[in-house]
Amino acid sequence: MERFLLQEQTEPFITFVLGGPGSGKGTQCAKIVETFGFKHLSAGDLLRREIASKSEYGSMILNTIREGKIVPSQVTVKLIQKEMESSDNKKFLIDGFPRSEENRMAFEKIVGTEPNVVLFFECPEAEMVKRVLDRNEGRVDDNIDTIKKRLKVFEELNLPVINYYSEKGKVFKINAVGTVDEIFEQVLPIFAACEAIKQVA
Ligand SMILES: Nc1ncnc2c1ncn2[C@@H]1O[C@H](COP(=O)(O)OP(=O)(O)OP(=O)(O)O)[C@@H](O)[C@H]1O
Ligand SMILES: Nc1ccn([C@@H]2O[C@H](COP(=O)(O)O)[C@@H](O)[C@H]2O)c(=O)n1
Repeated sequence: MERFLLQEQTEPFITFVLGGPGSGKGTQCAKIVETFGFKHLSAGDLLRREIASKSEYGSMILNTIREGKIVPSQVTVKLIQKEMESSDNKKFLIDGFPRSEENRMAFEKIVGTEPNVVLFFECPEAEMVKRVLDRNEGRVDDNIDTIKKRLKVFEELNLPVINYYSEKGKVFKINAVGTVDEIFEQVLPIFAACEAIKQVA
């Protein structure tokens, strides 16, 4: 018992990974996981998993994704929270979240914490459109009509979140044009220089 009482409590280390559709968030997350051992939680993947498992929210989520809109925050935050609570790894890369101020406030209220770091992959629209159309993974939202809607939602709802965290000095802006390795070279020093992540299990 005493052994547990004496153990140091460490807070999770949370990184939000933001950027427009096709800006390369998921690709860079895979490299961050490989190098720094984070647990990767993609909000989009968690929502697609709900659709595949035919959960009570499955059809609502599918319709929302088809329209390029944002799923109600309560649903997405609960999925993220469940994954965080069941993970032994407390270094989280939360990819594609928060997508709106409503998402951000729901996370802060339900999970009760803020991110340590926010990565923002900045990419020109034409490049994002090209990457999404070339992705070829059979996603219901990788078509030109839905991409236009997703880009609009990104500008109107996601940029305010980036501005909010910029004002708090938490945002690292990354030029997302170039090869995957060139982009990762900008990401690497952010975590390599971060002492806090070395304290977290
Ligand atoms: N630097 C790059 N140059 C060219 N293509 C890239 C680059 N990075 C990723 N891609 C490709 O672009 C597509 C989109 O990348 P990725 O899925 O990582 O983006 P994303 O930001 O996670 O997208 P979404 O938000 O739509 O899920 C993929 O097919 C990926 O292989
Ligand atoms: N916080 C979020 C994240 C995603 N969505 C919905 O999923 C779609 C795909 O997301 P990707 O990150 O995989 O591109 C997205 O367009 C939204 O419809 C969401 O609602 N909330």
